[in-house]
Amino acid sequence: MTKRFGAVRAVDDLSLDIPAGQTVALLGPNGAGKSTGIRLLLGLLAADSGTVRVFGGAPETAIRSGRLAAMPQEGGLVSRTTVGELLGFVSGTYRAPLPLREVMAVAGLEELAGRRVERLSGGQAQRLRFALALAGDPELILLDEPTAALDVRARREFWESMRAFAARGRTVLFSTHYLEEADEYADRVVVIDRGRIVADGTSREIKRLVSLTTVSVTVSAPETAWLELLPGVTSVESRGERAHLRTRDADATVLALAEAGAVRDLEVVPAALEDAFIALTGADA
Ligand SMILES: Nc1ncnc2c1ncn2[C@@H]1O[C@H](COP(=O)(O)OP(=O)(O)OP(=O)(O)O)[C@@H](O)[C@H]1O
Repeated sequence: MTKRFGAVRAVDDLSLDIPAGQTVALLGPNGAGKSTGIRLLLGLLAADSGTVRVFGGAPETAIRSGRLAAMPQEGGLVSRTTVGELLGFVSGTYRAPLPLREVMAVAGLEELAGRRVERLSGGQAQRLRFALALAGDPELILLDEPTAALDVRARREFWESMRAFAARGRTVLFSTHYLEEADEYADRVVVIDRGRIVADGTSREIKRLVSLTTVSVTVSAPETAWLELLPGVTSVESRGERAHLRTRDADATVLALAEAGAVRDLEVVPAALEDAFIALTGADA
């Protein structure tokens, strides 16, 4: 599907199939098109071309039946009620809600049922928004940068809730520009940049795709030019006796080093997802 805003192609011929049960991270720098993509999936925006199907139908139908839910980034909470009252009210509007006790447990709100909404911390409020999205027992949930405003601890607690939900066999799509979040919490990482998918796979595959593994060895001879000729090696950096080889095929490089009898203090460090991300999008994340 494609969505333009004036001259900007916010989403550019993007095609994504999400099987049930997957946790997918939509990873991309600012302005990559993540929010636009999610709003298209929710039917909040109409695509200029292409179609969105959720469970074989229009997003509106999936939302009305409670099978699709989303969590707002902010707002959406009524004050002067308690957590329990608000959840109870929202739950009552669904035909087949998730039992309240389960909603509370998944979102980690058991201790806060009697707390007034306006007294919640940022992290607790975000877990309440998550709980509200869970109330109708959706099969698919869309989270647009759910942890954007949270500190490290609240972020971890939020992801624990998300995991508890995913563990019920549910499907989750979340957007983030936190590389570690995509790495740690998603089964699949879809990297988007300027509205297009630039990579799609497990975080392991994405790291391998840009193959930035570094193989380091101690070399006694000052001459290191031969290292550049080893299989897989793209560049060599020498610091004193230490040579750092960037390679797209660590296995082949290490094997060749071994054949040359040059394996001393061997160290193999795979690329961080951050490096992969920068290499893929050219973004300074
Ligand atoms: N309502 C709008 N009117 C005009 N341009 C828009 C509108 N919404 C988004 N855009 C533009 O579309 C592009 C994609 O924006 P989008 O918000 O989808 O990106 P994003 O990946 O969610 O970014 P962020 O991480 O900053 O939230 C950007 O260039 C943005 O300026």
